[in-house]
Amino acid sequence: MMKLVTVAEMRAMEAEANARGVSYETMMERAGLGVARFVNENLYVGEDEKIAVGLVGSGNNGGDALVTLAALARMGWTVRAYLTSAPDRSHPLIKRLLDFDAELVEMAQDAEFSRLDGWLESAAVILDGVLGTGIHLPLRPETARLLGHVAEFDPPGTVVAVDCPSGVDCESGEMAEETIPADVTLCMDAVKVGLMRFPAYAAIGDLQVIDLELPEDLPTEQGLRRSVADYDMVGERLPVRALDAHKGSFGTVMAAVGSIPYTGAAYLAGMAAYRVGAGLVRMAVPGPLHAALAGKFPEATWLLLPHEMGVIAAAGAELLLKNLDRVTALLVGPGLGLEETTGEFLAHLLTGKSSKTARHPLGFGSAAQNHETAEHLAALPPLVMDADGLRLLAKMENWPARLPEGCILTPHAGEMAALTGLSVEEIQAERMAVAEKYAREWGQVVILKGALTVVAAPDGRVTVIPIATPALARAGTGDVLAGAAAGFRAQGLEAFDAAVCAAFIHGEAGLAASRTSAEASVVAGDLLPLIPAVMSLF
Ligand SMILES: NC(=O)C1=CN([C@@H]2O[C@H](COP(=O)(O)OP(=O)(O)OC[C@H]3O[C@@H](n4cnc5c(N)ncnc54)[C@H](O)[C@@H]3O)[C@@H](O)[C@H]2O)[C@@H](O)CC1
Ligand SMILES: [K+]
Repeated sequence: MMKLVTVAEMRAMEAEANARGVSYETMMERAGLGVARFVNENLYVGEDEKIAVGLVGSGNNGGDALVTLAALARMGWTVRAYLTSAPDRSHPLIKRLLDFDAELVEMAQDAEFSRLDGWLESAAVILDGVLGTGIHLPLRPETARLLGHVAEFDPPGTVVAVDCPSGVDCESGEMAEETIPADVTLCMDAVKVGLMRFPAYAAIGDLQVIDLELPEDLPTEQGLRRSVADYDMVGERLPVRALDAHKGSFGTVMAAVGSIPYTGAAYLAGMAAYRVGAGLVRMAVPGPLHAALAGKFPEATWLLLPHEMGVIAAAGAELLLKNLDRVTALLVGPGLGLEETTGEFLAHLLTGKSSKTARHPLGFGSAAQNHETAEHLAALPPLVMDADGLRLLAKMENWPARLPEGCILTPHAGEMAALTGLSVEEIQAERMAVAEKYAREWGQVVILKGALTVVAAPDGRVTVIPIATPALARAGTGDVLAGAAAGFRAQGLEAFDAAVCAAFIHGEAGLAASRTSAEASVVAGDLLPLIPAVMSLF
């Protein structure tokens, strides 16, 4: 798991660490050494190709780059420093480099960038250490000229951004157009929030965190609730599969899904639940879907619900409620459609009463009725609500009070808009904050889908899935995600963990699909056989 912090939180942690005896100098030494180790161990180059060029700014980000260069020199690299301001030859970091016979060039002495171009041509690694968290956009003209030149030169070596690509605002995610796109960004101690926003995200390349070994009990660190998901974080949360397991060990998903217009959604969701390890998937679908899907999906069992014109009808709720005995997660939503009768089905499912018998099916009832409803809700299996299920829910008066605890809601920005009344633009501008706020307010886990999916829990935990690929921007991928979330929930994971595992594995499957075929050709069904491939990497 990678910590995700605001710039102010990072500064506070550094100040607290400094007060606890880990000086700023020590932090910079650890930062630079960490970058050098990463480069030396992970970027494979021949002995005679070990040449690193550092672009060095005048602040602490540049300091990190100078420490890195000296450490690489000690590891046998030829190192060259290109400085944005005149080097102070008495500065300990500069002296250290000169002791290694490093070449130093100051930008002002290289008017046409001719020295720099020669260096860039031969460098295996380019360290981007011009600007870090201390930036205030817009860039100064001379800095913009340097960065823009290197970006346009597009050097053949690996571009390693120190803490962040220079030109990125680590808080807002804004980015100067001259920013050099990185192949890898090595964040000091924690990922800064701006890097998990667009446009900055597009420039960071692979993401790694350098451990500055700060004391673990720093007050600011104790309060951190945000993170970026990675294989370690997900691997620690995946269900354990005992050797003597039987199908009951991995739970049962009941999937109330599908309609004739959205037959495939039912299959995609149900199969995804199996692919992430659910023991049994029961498909509660409008009757006609059985004929269409049974041959394609022999692993499922079927509960045929009454339907009206191919959509689940209100009367389906009673039948579904009678069949929830061993169900350990209930998925509601993919492909349901928005017909009134399906809305009544959902209301009956959540209240235990049909609209014919309930006096206030969608509004407030008496205290006794409310008590009954609360008991009914508490008896429902853990719920995953997706897609049309969310849109139908949004139409119900006071809907947040109508859900049991421990639900996972999986809206994309449009569905989130229907649930919150915010505009899609407002949601997209503040995805993390919006998911965080409403997860708390509703008391449910929210997966805000989209590029850089955000998972938020009512207790304030927020995890960003650091994946954005057009391969996932296709019809049906959301059904796969919802099915995966239900599959993990059914295996007993708590709602937040199930949501993080599902969103991460779904995203990685999307990346895997776009590696093996043209991105434009990836369809949702392609994700299903790739889930096992991704799961095998843990
Ligand atoms: N604070 C600390 O003790 C630590 C900081 N670390 C590093 O220090 C960085 C932050 O250092 P600083 O706070 O010195 O800031 P930076 O090094 O990010 O930037 C400050 C420099 O950028 C210049 N600058 C600011 N805005 C500019 C603009 N629009 N155009 C051109 N130049 C501009 C300033 O004049 C100053 O020289 C982090 O990103 C990280 O790399 C690490 O060494 C770990 C410890
Ligand atoms: K940088």
